[in-house]
Amino acid sequence: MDATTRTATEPSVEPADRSASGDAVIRFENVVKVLGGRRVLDGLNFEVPRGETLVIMGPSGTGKSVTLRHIVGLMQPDEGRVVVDGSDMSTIKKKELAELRKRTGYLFQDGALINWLNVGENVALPLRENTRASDDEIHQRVVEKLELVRLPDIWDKMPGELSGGMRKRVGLARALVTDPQIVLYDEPNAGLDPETSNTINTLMRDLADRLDITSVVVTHLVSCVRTVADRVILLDGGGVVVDLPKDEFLSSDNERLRRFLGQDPD
Ligand SMILES: Nc1ncnc2c1ncn2[C@@H]1O[C@H](COP(=O)(O)OP(=O)(O)OP(=O)(O)O)[C@@H](O)[C@H]1O
Repeated sequence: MDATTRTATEPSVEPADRSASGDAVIRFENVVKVLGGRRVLDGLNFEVPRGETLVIMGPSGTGKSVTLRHIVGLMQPDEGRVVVDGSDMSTIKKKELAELRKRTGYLFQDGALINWLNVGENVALPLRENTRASDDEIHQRVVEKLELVRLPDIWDKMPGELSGGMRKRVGLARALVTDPQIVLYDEPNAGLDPETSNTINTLMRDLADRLDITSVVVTHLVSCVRTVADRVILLDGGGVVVDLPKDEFLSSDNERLRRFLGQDPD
């Protein structure tokens, strides 16, 4: 089968609104980001429609985490635009950004738990920082999210007492505690044994299906792609070299993609 590859989509000339490009929740338009004197992102174009789970793969150092950071406004493009839920991330107002962050969950590679706060307080953090929810409401929502990741009754445990898989699931509960519409996962399987890794993948798929979340997942693992992806892009050289629905991505005979997947330890 011939691989369909896309190196770029046409940059939109429309203003940043939800109707500019179908129902894309996240849109990168010719994004350039220079870091350490290198054009890490060099004209990056892609979009994620509402409700879709996009997986980003690519060699180490190719800018996958940098891409995620642009989606939450932790980094700004040097050129081009990143549009999230209708807002241009370079010109977004502080208040609007705070609102957008409430609607966005971010699972960091290591779960990024705060060691001196117990599990319950770790999960509660985004509610305490970004909302005016009452203590009762916070308690209820934390309990609900810990049940969702199948870790009930561990509110009082400290992060140091948890296994890597549990830490990751607590990180996931925290990423979901504000009921976000967009969830970003940076290497959700890193450091996990295959069984725990599969549990996390199934959970991610389940959440995407049940809660109609728009997700972006950075992973090196084909097993993660198989379970969670709707569509996959391969990043290399600062841009998208392959952009395909999951099944076509996995069966593609694109030479660059075969070389990349051939090296995958999964
Ligand atoms: N804040 C920063 N300052 C300078 N350089 C940075 C910064 N953040 C990232 N970089 C560089 O940008 C490049 C891309 O980093 P990034 O973390 O996005 O890679 P990645 O594709 O996620 O890699 P991996 O698969 O190894 O996690 C790397 O060369 C990295 O050193």
